[in-house]
Amino acid sequence: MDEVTEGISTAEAYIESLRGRALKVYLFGELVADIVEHPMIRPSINAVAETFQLALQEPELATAISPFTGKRVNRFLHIAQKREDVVLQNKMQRRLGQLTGTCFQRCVGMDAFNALYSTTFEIDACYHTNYHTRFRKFIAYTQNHNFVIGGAMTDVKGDRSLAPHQQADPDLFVHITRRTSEGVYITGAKAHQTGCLNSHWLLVMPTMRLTDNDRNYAIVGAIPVDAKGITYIYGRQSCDTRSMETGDIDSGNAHYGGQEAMVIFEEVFIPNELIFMDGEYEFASMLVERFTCYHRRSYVCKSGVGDVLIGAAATIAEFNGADKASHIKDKLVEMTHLNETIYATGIAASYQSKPTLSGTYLADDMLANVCKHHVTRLPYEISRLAQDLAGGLMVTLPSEQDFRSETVGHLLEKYLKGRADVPTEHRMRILRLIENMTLGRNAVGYLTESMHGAGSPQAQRIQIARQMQLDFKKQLAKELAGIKKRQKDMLIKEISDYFGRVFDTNV
Ligand SMILES: Cc1cc2nc3c(=O)[nH]c(=O)nc-3n(C[C@H](O)[C@H](O)[C@H](O)COP(=O)(O)OP(=O)(O)OC[C@H]3O[C@@H](n4cnc5c(N)ncnc54)[C@H](O)[C@@H]3O)c2cc1C
Repeated sequence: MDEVTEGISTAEAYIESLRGRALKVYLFGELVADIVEHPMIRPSINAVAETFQLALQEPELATAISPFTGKRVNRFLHIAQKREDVVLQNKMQRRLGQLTGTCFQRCVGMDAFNALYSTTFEIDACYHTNYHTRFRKFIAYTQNHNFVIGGAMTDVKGDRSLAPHQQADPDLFVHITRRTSEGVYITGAKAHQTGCLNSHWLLVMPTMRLTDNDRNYAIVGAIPVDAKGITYIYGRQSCDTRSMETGDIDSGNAHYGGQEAMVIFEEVFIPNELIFMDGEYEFASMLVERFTCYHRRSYVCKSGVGDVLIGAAATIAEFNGADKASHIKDKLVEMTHLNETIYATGIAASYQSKPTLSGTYLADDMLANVCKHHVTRLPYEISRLAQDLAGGLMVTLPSEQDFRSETVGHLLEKYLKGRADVPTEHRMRILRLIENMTLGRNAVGYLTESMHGAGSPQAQRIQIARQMQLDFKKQLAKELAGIKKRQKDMLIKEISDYFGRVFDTNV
């Protein structure tokens, strides 16, 4: 890990930093020569570049002072020192959702950093290891360079009913295959990895609770994205090749997109100083739960994306001349209500943060899970309403090439007209944006990632069930129903766990 005097400071410098790396990336069965210039990949790079731009334009929102370097650093690399830091993560995420209309790919790394910070502290306290000191050094290094970190948690998992060590093929979960005095070698694959090619480092972590038999799967380490032995296979997104066509209307959101790839590790080396867990399997669940706690309320970003979709729905209603109708206004109110429900639960989870033993602040797990559970549903309903307002043309619209054609272009110009004072092309553009966000490329981020990212819906229900304190609630009911008297004093004393946080007067 080399030292630097100044890290990546602009969006342009970030894009430059992605050039000339020895990445092995496959797309359509072929090696990609240069990811930066690839028309299908570039929109995802532009989306990450916005996180650098925002840091310059709105430093209070998108940067923080690092306790490790004493310098102002990008908030995506900052460890939450206080409740306000957790809250400001959410505000930054909503803003970036508004600016890009897609997944800007840096939340996984930010949430992994924060979760690992407190977990390594607690492993060291238990085993007298030195993971936390190593990790702090790595954090300072990435902050100095202003690097992008990809969080690699989700294994391909094979048979979902079996633990890692029970799988027919041991490589279905990433694991240690070999050890030397300098470090370890890992093999396996991580699926759905957001922004991995647009990152500088990957943080590899276990995906689930582990047992004694899974010790070799309990590995956490940092790996440069261009490390020897890594192969990336690029994920397809609906309508992705539209960005390879001429013109910019049909892609809907020509400038920004998300990115996922499968990352395959074949005997990839991690040196000792970059290993942050090795065999302490009982801490895997702490890491996963803390990561998902941060990450499930990070889905507040979807309220920023929702702002764009609500704007697009209101605009098409205007362009169609339907905006004065009461049901249209009501549908926009409903979309806003749903969107703000996502924001409200996410920001509440952040405001109800509590310090961990390491001092870093952790969001409220109950509210974070409630936020993410809303996110698995509400963007689908918001999308349904947007499609309602858009009309059928959003899926039957002819191509930009036809619109530009000398033979039929004038016919489309005439017959695709909505309100007389609105150019036909504007109407086409807004319809394509709605298509992009609800069926096309950015529906990956707005819909299916909302469903599965940070865990599928059932994972949230399990966490909610664990924390719902039903016995306490039954006691409340029994007291008022007169079944069990004189419980009041005891009930007040029993306020703990989630309700301990709810009624904490230290706010
Ligand atoms: C767009 C996108 C971006 C993502 N980005 C990242 C990323 O950057 N980093 C990362 O680490 N991960 C990422 N993920 C992965 C995400 O965390 C997983 O998709 C999620 O954990 C679900 O895993 P899965 O996709 O393998 O689905 P599965 O685990 O196959 O789930 C499918 C269904 O089966 C059910 N199921 C699964 N296992 C069991 C079981 N044992 N018993 C009963 N039911 C079960 C689930 O509840 C669900 O209903 C991303 C996912 C998406 C879609």
